[in-house]
Amino acid sequence: MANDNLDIKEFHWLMDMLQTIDVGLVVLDKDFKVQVWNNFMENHSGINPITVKDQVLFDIFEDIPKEWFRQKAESVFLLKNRAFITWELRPYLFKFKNYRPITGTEEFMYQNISISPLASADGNVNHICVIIYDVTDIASNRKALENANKELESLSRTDRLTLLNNRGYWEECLQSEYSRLQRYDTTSSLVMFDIDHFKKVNDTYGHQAGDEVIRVVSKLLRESLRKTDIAGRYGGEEFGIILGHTSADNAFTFCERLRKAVEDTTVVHDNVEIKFTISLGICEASKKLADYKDWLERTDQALYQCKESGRNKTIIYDLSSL
Ligand SMILES: Nc1nc2c(ncn2[C@@H]2O[C@H](COP(=O)(O)OP(=O)(O)OP(=O)(O)O)[C@@H](O)[C@H]2O)c(=O)[nH]1
Repeated sequence: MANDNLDIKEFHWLMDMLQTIDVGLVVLDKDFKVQVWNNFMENHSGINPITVKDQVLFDIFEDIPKEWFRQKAESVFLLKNRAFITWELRPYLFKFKNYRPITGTEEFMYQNISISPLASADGNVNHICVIIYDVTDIASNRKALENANKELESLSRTDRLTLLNNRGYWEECLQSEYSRLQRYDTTSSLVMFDIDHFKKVNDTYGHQAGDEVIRVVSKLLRESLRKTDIAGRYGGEEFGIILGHTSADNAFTFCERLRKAVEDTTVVHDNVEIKFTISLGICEASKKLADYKDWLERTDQALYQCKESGRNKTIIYDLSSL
């Protein structure tokens, strides 16, 4: 008798603990009808255990993807093994609002879920226990870290002054574009351009004014790019642009538009008006080129021809000479 009392008392303790534990506990039968719904579930869903008892889970929570959850649960019933669903796979099972003070920026509670078989005395599994862990803090920290890493990666590829790709990354892109062109029957054009007499800008107006000119040219360049174009700062005042799927003639139109936009621009620095121009060289990709460096070299030669013949112009490299 004394032992029986102890058993009943311990059973109540157990029930108390399950009710107040800081994880969600839900017991479902084979028809997905709710049998147990602890305090955690009541507090976060706003639905009390009496209302939910014997209701089919999917009727109360229409957001739960029925077939997907059914499949997961069926395997637990059948194989009598536990199943896990991490927040990375599916952010949540129950769409609960997030009230955590530290991770208040997250709208919903991220959840890890485990589904365990509950065997009856006869050994059959007619019920499953779904445990819901609130992992919003972990998910939020992980997401913040991932965002920081992405930011760092982008910073390591970006030139600070111009916000264009830096030389290292841009050259990598050029190399991949060149390899891509070897495999596919398509063409691309490479453009190299630089600011004319830039040394004079620096010498006359100062380095700060020179920087401002570089910034303005880069902005004009960024504004004229398509999504598939890849521009980079190659050197001090030299820039490179990979124009994917573009013939030399079309690249010429692009270059002339940019050249005129620069020509029409005035930079005002310390109340002084500064005018400047750019020269642009183009080389269309060709099987005659040895490698990506050769492509770069030929484009640079076209740019050099501009410099030789008066600047403020665009010249296409003559591939027929190869
Ligand atoms: N302000 C500023 N100047 C730079 C930067 N990088 C390189 N320069 C300067 O750019 C100038 C480039 O001069 P040059 O290579 O002689 O070319 P240029 O004067 O433009 O002459 P052409 O290209 O022949 O028209 C040098 O004076 C460099 O010091 C930079 O980031 N900011």
